[in-house]
Amino acid sequence: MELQKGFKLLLQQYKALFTKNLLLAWRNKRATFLQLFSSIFFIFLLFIIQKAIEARFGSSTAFKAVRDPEPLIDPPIPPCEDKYYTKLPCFDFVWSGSDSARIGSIVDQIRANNPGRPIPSTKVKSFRSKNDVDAWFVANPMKCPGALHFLERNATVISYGLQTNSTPAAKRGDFEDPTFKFQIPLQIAVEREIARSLIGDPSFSWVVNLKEFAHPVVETFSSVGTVGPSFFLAIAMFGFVLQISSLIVEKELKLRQAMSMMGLYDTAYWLSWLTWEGIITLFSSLFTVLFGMMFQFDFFMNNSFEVVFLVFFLFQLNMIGFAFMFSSFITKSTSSTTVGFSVYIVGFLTQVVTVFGFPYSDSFSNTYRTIWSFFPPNLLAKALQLLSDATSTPEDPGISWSRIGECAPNDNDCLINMSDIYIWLVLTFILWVALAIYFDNIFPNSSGVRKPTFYFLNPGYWSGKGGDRVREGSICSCMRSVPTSEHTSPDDEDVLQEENTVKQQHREGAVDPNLAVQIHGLVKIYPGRTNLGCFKCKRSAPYHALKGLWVNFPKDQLFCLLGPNGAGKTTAINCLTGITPVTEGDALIYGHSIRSSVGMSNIQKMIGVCPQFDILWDALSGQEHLYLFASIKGLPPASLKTVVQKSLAEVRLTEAARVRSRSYSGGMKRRLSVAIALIGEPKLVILDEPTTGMDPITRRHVWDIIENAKKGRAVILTTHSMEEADILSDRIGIMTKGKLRCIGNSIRLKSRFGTGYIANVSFLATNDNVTHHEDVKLFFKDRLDVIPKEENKSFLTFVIPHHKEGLLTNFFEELENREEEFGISDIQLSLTTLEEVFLNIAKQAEFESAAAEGRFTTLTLTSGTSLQIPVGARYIGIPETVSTENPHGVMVEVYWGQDDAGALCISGHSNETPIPSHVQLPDALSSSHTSRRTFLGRSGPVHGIVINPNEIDTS
Ligand SMILES: Nc1ncnc2c1ncn2[C@@H]1O[C@H](COP(=O)(O)OP(=O)(O)OP(=O)(O)O)[C@@H](O)[C@H]1O
Repeated sequence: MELQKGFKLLLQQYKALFTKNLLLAWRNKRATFLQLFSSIFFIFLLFIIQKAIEARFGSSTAFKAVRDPEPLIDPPIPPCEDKYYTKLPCFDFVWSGSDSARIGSIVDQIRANNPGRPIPSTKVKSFRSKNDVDAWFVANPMKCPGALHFLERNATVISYGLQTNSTPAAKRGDFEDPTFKFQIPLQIAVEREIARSLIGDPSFSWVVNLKEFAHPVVETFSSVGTVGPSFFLAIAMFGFVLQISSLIVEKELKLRQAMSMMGLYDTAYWLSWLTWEGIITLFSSLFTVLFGMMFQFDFFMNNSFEVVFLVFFLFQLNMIGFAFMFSSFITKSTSSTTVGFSVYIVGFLTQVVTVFGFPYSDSFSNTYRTIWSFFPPNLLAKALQLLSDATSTPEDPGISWSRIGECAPNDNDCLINMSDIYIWLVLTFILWVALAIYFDNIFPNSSGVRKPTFYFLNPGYWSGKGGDRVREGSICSCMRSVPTSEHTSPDDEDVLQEENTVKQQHREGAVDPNLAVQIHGLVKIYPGRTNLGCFKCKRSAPYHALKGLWVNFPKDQLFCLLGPNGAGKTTAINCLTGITPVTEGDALIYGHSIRSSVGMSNIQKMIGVCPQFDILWDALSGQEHLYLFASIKGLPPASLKTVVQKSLAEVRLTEAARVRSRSYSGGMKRRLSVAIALIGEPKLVILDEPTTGMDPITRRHVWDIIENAKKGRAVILTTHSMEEADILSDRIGIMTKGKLRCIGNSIRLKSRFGTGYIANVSFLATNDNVTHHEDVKLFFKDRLDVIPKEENKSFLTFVIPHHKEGLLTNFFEELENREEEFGISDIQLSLTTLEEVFLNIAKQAEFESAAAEGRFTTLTLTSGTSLQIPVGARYIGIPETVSTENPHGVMVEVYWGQDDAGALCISGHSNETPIPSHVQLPDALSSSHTSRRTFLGRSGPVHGIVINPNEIDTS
């Protein structure tokens, strides 16, 4: 099938990813709903705040248009209790100048002639001087609204002064203006009574009417301009947090890596998220403006629709770009809420500062303004301030599209206008997206792999012709050279032969057309992790996961890679699929090198990978997964439906095709992963433990699928099921500790590394309870020197070692002849199992590594004596045991097993036996002096004497 390439493939991947984003958003309805409609909640809150503030200043005319002002006719001095926030008992007014009798009578007249309410003398307090009044005010705050100070200069001149608290106050929706309420009535009263006293006419008419100007609304409170920035920032934070968490989840669950392995273009990935978020942001901003208009805010009604809409759209889009950039710094999706909250708090504080005028005024330098404008919430705060200033009174026309480049009439500094804000928002959005892509490349991905810091300076990156080799470790890891690899010649003849064949082909540059994969000395060393702590750079030791693999995988064959946990199987696979960079060596997959980026992009088109752990979106169904991966792979659109249906049928998921993978059982998920690996007819299929967690019926079914998949392609399989390896593989390689230990087909491995043959002898059922078990046992003991490994009433099982192979033909001929005599119904002879081969190889590797590392353990003898012996040593001579009967001393044979982690441990030891006389004892035994001293003195651990097993076995 011809796969799509170039721009067509990019477009196809983009469409598939866009559909995936749409489906994920549709399935996560609650989050999408919040992203789209959270604005109604916040705008409703703004509406309530606006109404509350308007109600609070409801009695002030400053907040209302007054066209025909009401006159205030001869206002009386009000009782002090009417003053807001008064402490009782209180005084209507206090006065100074009590030394003068004339002043005293003027004050009496003021009290008596107060319009509508004569003031009792108890509500007025007199003092001699101004200073006395001030002292009283200090000692008695909030006890009086005003003070009068009189001075009788001569018979015709009386001066007076007036003191009031001029702070306007509001209480329970009423507004108190002290000038009109206290100052002017007091002033009118005092002037009236002074005039009457001077002209000597107590009934002289003195009426003053007051009237404020007719005016429009002179003061307004805009909830949008003041608290709006933090509310609209909160709306944008929904998108911000959701976007960060979507990107991180795809990284964390290695979904992005799985898509990259299938040949995903990064451009398609970023574009799909950008356009999807762009659409969501567009609708969210549109709803914000519509809801604002619905609540009849002047801000939304008087400014042009397109001007306001563009502010919200560009700001929210900018925050999405900001989220893209932040996602590169975060590795856990659970941190996205914390990051969102932190950004919100910082944004809230900087917005408050912006609303108070920093730094968009002449008193601050341009540098401050430039730095400040990089943080999107600040631009939003400034934009909202400009727009709300432009609609501060209902008469203001607001900002129209044609005036976005102009400054507001009262903006004397005019340092930033709406069009500047739009430009800032667009440019910083581009910057965030560019930085997001850059950081995404240079920070380690989920496999710890990254590009070099200046990868974009390499022309190969732009031309797509290689050169951008990836690196490992964090960007600021302490520099240390990678240790050299430790490659030793293999001990096994088959592995050596394979290695020599591959090396020769490599030397000759021969490309065998029958080979799918040629691995040339693959070495992988994981660099140690770097931790910065306490002014020190701590680095864990590097780990040699692969120590030089040389192996060929022919076409049309299934190669099974076996090995205990941590052997390096997944590492080998990750190197082949490009997930992990190789340290040394190379591999050619159908002639393409995994070390070149061009080679890797070709390889990705021809491989299918079933990773060790299922990499699936919980919210997508099996069918959707297959559509997505088939599109990423580049299958022609016309064939997608048929291929997907066929794949689903192959893995028996047709009925569950539309069910979300969240509801799949473990086995169903594995089957879906296998189907994804096989989609698009890849030439090399890599299956990392594909049948883990499957029941025996499903496993057998998957075996059938794998068996069919072998035709026409190479398959690399890793598994811990020996049965699976035995049934499916054409060749098996067993790895331990990063090295290939043996290679060959199942029969060869069993015959070379198994303990020998297994003979199963079944007996006829008898009525007389006479069995011939003992006769048969005797026969086996006599001829082959073996005893049964297992036995019961109806059969006996013997393990016959390899070295008895020469005796077997005659032995079984004779046994068959005597079948009737022994009551035998059936004799079966088979090789030992692959599991046994595996265990032997794993144990051998443990012996080797223990010897290489020089590890010691304690052997406690039956006598209670403890000896330090090297791990893996078989025969141990016991110090201090030389006697006349045992002139060479005594020894024990140590039996080794493996613990749960596979490490060697002592499982027992033989009885003490004399050391044969021909055994060359090491110097240690002859220097019994040293041993004796330590042994008797118990001053340190006593070391057993290691005896060469060859000397014992040949005896
Ligand atoms: N990113 C890494 N950094 C450091 N060490 C690693 C890393 N990945 C794997 N290793 C180590 O490399 C060794 C080989 O791991 P690998 O996953 O290849 O083993 P495996 O044979 O696939 O094991 P299993 O059967 O358990 O899957 C292990 O000891 C592992 O701890």
